[in-house]
Amino acid sequence: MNDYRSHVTFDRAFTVRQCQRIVALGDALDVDTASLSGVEVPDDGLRRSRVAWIDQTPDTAWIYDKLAALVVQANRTYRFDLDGFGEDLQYTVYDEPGAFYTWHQDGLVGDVATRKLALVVQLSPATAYEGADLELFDVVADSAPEELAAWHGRVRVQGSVTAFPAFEYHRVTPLRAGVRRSLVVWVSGPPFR
Ligand SMILES: O=C(O)CCC(=O)C(=O)O
Ligand SMILES: [Fe+2]
Repeated sequence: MNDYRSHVTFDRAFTVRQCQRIVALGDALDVDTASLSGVEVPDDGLRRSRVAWIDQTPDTAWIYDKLAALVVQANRTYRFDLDGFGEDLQYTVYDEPGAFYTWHQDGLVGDVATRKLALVVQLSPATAYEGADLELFDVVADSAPEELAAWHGRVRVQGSVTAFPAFEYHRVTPLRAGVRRSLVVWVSGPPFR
C-alpha cells in the first residue's frame, strides 16, 4: 500500500487578523508582474499574477516563526533534509480576471533545485474571489468531482495553509472575479537525488 501524501493541510493556521496584517505588509510593497525564476520577462503563457517579497525583519519575524512551526509539523510526514527558508516569502496577488498560474513544479531542477517543501497561505476570504483555486495534480487526478469541490472548499478557507513537496505539480486556476492573495514559502535543503 502506498501511503505517500501529496500534501498536508493546516486549517486556519493563521487567524483572520494575522492574514490581514500580512496583506497590509504585502500591499505596502511594490507588487510587480510576476516573472518565473531565472526568467526576466513575465511569461503570460505560464503565469499571470503580481508578486512582492516579504523579507525577515523585526516586523515580519512572527510570520517566519509561525511558518517554521508548520514546517516542523509538515515535515513529520515527509522527513526531508531541510536547511531553512532559502528565500524571502512570496506575496502573490491575483487581481485581474484571467490571472492564473498553469501546472508547474516549484523545485527539482535548475536554480530552484534546493526547494524541497512549498507552503501556500490563503490570505483572502474564500468569498473575496471566484476561481483562482489552488490545485495539486495529484488531488485533481485522484478525486471525484465532489471530492475535488470539498478539497477546494477546505483549501480556500482564509488562513489555511497547504504544504506539499516542491516536486508536486500544482496550479492556480484562472481568476473569474475579485482578488485573491496568497503567501508562498519555500523551504530549502540539499537537492533531491
Ligand atoms: O498562489 C498560489 O496559491 C500558488 C502560487 C505558486 O504556485 C507559486 O508561486 O509557485
Ligand atoms: Fe508553485
